[in-house]
Amino acid sequence: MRLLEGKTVLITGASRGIGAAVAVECARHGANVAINYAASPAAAEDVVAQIEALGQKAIAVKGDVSDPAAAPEFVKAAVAAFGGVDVFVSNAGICPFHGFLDMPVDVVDRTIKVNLNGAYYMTQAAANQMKNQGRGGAIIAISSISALVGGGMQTHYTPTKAGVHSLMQSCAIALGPYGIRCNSLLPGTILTDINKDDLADTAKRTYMEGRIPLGRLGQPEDMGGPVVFLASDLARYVTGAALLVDGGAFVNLQ
Ligand SMILES: NC(=O)C1=CN([C@@H]2O[C@H](COP(=O)(O)OP(=O)(O)OC[C@H]3O[C@@H](n4cnc5c(N)ncnc54)[C@H](OP(=O)(O)O)[C@@H]3O)[C@@H](O)[C@H]2O)C=CC1
Ligand SMILES: C[C@H](O)[C@@H]1OC(=O)[C@H](O)[C@@H]1O
Repeated sequence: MRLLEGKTVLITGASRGIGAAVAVECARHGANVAINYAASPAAAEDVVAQIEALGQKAIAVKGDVSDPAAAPEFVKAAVAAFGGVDVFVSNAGICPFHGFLDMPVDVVDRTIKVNLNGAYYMTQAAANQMKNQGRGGAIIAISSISALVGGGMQTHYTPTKAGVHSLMQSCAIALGPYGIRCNSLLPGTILTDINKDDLADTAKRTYMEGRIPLGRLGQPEDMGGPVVFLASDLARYVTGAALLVDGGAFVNLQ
């Protein structure tokens, strides 16, 4: 069953990792996909090729989500290519692991600008397009289990993940009258470039794996199905919600 037949999906930060896997899964469900990327053009073109191999259309649009001008440019490019926007996935994010007491100002500022401000600008641009089209839509922010629990080396990062979920909650109210649903996906620890160095520490990796009832860290492809669900009409009465996809890590107290 193809759940996104004929839909246009826009995803930020989709040249690699979770965004790339979500883009391909949306295409597998019949969507045409516009991906945004900042610094990896070759990887972005590879994602476009994977989508085209599935028989769908795709474009890659360069832009730093922390630049407010990048948001309308991304939406404009997608509308020019595919005629509209049905689903927007706010995924682009960074997590430069660093201790709290000596956190450099530029690291905390950059993390907030990319993860939170970027999500805000992009969501606003996509929502305006959906409102003008008059046929509703679905917005999904890639938040995190880190919206709910802390990390000693992530004091600059976890507030941004709580922030994007809060953004979805408020947007669910602001955009509900236009038929636009807004939800968050809260991944657990997923093996991507963002945590490659952190999880190269085998003691830490073993500890993280041991916390997960399903017995393994996540793969980017594990996020595809949950995003497609939230984007699809199967979730037509779901808005303002948070879907935790973590192999059970969050509930594992003892
Ligand atoms: N991996 C994990 O364990 C978890 C990740 N998440 C969240 O998932 C999202 C994706 O992370 P993940 O796939 O792991 O990370 P990756 O590092 O694998 O991929 C990050 C993606 O974001 C893009 N990106 C980074 N900065 C910008 C920017 N300023 N503007 C546009 N695109 C940008 C990168 O593109 P390019 O290379 O072109 O710059 C890349 O495509 C993030 O928001 C992260 O917080 C949430 C929970 C867990
Ligand atoms: C980057 C981390 O490994 C990852 O990011 C998150 O949001 C998760 O909570 C993990 O800590």
